[in-house]
Amino acid sequence: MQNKLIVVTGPTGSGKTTVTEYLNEKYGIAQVITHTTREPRSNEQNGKDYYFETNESFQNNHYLEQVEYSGFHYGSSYEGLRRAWLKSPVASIVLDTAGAITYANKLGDEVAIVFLHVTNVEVLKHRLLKRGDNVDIVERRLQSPEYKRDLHLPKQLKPDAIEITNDDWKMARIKIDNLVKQIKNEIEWN
Ligand SMILES: Nc1ncnc2c1ncn2[C@@H]1O[C@H](COP(=O)(O)OP(=O)(O)OP(=O)(O)O)[C@@H](O)[C@H]1O
Ligand SMILES: Nc1nc2c(ncn2[C@@H]2O[C@H](COP(=O)(O)O)[C@@H](O)[C@H]2O)c(=O)[nH]1
Repeated sequence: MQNKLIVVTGPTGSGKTTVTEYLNEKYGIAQVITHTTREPRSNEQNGKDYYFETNESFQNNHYLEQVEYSGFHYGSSYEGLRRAWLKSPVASIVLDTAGAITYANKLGDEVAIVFLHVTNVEVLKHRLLKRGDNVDIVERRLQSPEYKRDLHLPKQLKPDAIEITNDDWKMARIKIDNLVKQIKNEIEWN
């Protein structure tokens, strides 16, 4: 049996984490935990949502890729991917679009790219505030070049990415279920 990695990308607030949590709860698809230097949100736990790092400790890992997003470091390690694949042959990871391009280039057919977006981008800010994000941090994020870049599917990912509009979770979930069905057939995983 092959391994597969579902890379979930798209703008902040589009529902990437929601998708990976759903994949984990419904299908037992393990999540790759990545590293960041940003502060944890009130409901986030170290080692579950992220490995929360200082600027110094961030340097101690072996990254498959790393980026800067709205002033903080984020990185995903080879070890994290291996750990997830040991738990289940299909794993998922949440990445910005720069990271998604790196994974597509490095892992080729082993990845399935999902690009989430919404019809009205104003919705994203409301979702972040409703999630409980700090107002100043949200404003800073919405002004960042990374936010603006991630609103659009990069041309490098266009041929292979599955675009899902997440205006309505029930509709988006149907598309996610179809993708899992397709992957199960492809790698003969039940
Ligand atoms: N279809 C939807 N309708 C309404 N709210 C949604 C929908 N999908 C996700 N949400 C909510 O929007 C908020 C942002 O979702 P989530 O944290 O999954 O986004 P994200 O893309 O991972 O964001 P970030 O990149 O900032 O981490 C969450 O509170 C989530 O419950
Ligand atoms: N390229 C990478 N992007 C990552 C990684 N971990 C998370 N992310 C993305 O960063 C932004 C901000 O995340 P947040 O949790 O602070 O809202 C978001 O787009 C994530 O998808 C990573 O290791 N590499």
